[in-house]
Amino acid sequence: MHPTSTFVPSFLKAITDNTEESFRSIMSEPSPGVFTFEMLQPSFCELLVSEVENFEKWVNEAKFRIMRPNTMNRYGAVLDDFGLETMLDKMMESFVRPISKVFFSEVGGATLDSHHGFVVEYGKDRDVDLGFHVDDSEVTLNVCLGKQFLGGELFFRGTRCDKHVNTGSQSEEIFDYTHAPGRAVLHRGRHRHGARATTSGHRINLLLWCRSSVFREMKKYQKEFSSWCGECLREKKERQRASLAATKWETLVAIYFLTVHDKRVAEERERIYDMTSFCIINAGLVLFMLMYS
Ligand SMILES: O=C(O)CCC(=O)C(=O)O
Ligand SMILES: [Fe+2]
Repeated sequence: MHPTSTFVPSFLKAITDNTEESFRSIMSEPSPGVFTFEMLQPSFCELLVSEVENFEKWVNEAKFRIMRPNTMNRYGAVLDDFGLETMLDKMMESFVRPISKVFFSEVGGATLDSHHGFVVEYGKDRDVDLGFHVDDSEVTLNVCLGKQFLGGELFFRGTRCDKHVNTGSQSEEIFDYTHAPGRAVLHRGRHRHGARATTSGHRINLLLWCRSSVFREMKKYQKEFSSWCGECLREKKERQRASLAATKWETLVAIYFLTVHDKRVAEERERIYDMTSFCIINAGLVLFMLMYS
């Protein structure tokens, strides 16, 4: 991989500067946790597409059966299987990991150490759409390679852990993204998504599912994931709200009892004062009468 012929200059500069500001300067985050930016040179996209077409031609002629990218796509190919593994490893290590370290550290973004790289293809005689799913990855890079097409939007519905994968979405989690050749989308693998029908033309996208063995090991010992699961976070906030409300009630009850108690003490004190002054006055009167009778 030759960086200057693979990546657009703005992307290369941001990677060289390697700061959050430099990444943010080339990216937009149209929905929380979904980052999009210009990434691949048009000539590199064409080269990769023609390589995939060559591979498919060879597979068809040789009547080979090849591994499809995942359980959902019937078309496309695993790039690692035809010599691109080293190139994709480099892409993950030097280009995806520095960005993920900044934006996805809570899901092992800094420790991505393996990948599954493939292309998906949609259009006539190919897949039409892709159902709602989560990826087997910590961070997913999805770059459109072309060619010309209509439709094929990615729809996102919030990030979820295993336990909450089928829960509903909050309105702020609903987001649609329209692919454009050369442009990348970077998101957590657990960010639920799917692709709408490619209604005409031919769409080819490069997918790099990046994984972190460290994160996967640590995850086994954790019970809640409020740092990245939208539903764990919602439940945590709800628990905090309920406990705050309970504390407020307890405080109010305490104040009430203290006030009533104080009032009773004051009343009792007043009664004793009254009695004492009554006795003193009466005793004085009796003494007076005795003295002058
Ligand atoms: O078609 C797309 O752009 C999405 C593909 C995808 O989500 C996947 O292969 O995991
Ligand atoms: Fe996916």
